[in-house]
Amino acid sequence: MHKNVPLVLRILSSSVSISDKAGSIIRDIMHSGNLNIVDKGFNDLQTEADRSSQKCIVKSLMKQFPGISVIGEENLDPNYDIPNDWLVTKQDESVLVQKCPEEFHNISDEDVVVWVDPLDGTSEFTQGLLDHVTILIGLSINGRAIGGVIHQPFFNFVENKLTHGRTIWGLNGLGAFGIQKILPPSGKMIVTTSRMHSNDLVNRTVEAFKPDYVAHVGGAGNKTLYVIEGKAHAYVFPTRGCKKWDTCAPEGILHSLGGRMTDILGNPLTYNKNENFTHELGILASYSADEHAGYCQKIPSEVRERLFQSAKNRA
Ligand SMILES: O=P(O)(O)O[C@H]1[C@H](O)[C@@H](O)[C@H](OP(=O)(O)O)[C@@H](O)[C@H]1O
Ligand SMILES: [Mg+2]
Ligand SMILES: [Mg+2]
Ligand SMILES: [Mg+2]
Repeated sequence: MHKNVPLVLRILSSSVSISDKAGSIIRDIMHSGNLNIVDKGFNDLQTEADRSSQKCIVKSLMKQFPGISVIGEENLDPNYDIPNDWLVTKQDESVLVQKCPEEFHNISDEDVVVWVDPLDGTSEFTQGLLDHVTILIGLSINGRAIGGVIHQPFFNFVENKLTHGRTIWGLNGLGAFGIQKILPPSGKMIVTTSRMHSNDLVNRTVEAFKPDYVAHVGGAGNKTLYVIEGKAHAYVFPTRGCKKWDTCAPEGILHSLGGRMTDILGNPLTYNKNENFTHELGILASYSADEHAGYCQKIPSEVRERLFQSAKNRA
């Protein structure tokens, strides 16, 4: 089906449909109240919603694209079954009809790694901060994020009212769909950063931006949406913690909208499956690629030094 459509568009088209189903699974589990929370260690929670969403996403992608690599955040026993209606085979026509950029015409299965964060913002989800929650399905080609899907299961959520959330997707060279880019207010500096993991390094770095306002919110996907929708000029996270599944889809979509995401020092993030999944040198995302270099210069030298040192000690 749709075999003449380039692989990249077929994967994105399936991911849009799959994320919608995963979002309804997350809402159902939230309504059931049975989160069955597991602490993976160091206050790193996992709920039934994380696990079920990942099962739906990974099984559906592997069914349709058995030759690609799919890496999910949650470490699940591979021999799980899922209800029939969790296996999504539908593709979103609005994606299939798009004109695929030339550079992605001849991509083969081996070039592709899909990075899945089945529920980003788990801590916030358990605390009822539902608008921080996103599902992230990131598409990387030969180690580079090129696009993906961000689904917000609780977008415009009203208790006991039917909601389908919001699905955003993007592809470098084509643009992004389901969201309007909004520029942040000129003459001000708004920074978004961690809600949960503040420390001296984070605070000193954020202060170096001389912000008029700091938005402390959860979710790597959610913070990237803050940048895209003009609620922040930059997303600044100068410490390790984010993983490839946290950033692949946000980076792919942000880049498709003229923004930029790198590590805190301005180096490109990479997405090869055989390398460290953690971004040891933090995250810096800007609403405009033109502003990005200037934001990198704001990082205090002692913060750079400490980051380098800690990454080297772990290597
Ligand atoms: O998918 P989860 O585990 O909710 O993803 C986490 C990130 O791994 C973590 O880095 C983020 O921390 P900050 O809030 O400090 O940026 C967290 O919000 C979630 O995105
Ligand atoms: Mg997690
Ligand atoms: Mg995450
Ligand atoms: Mg997660």
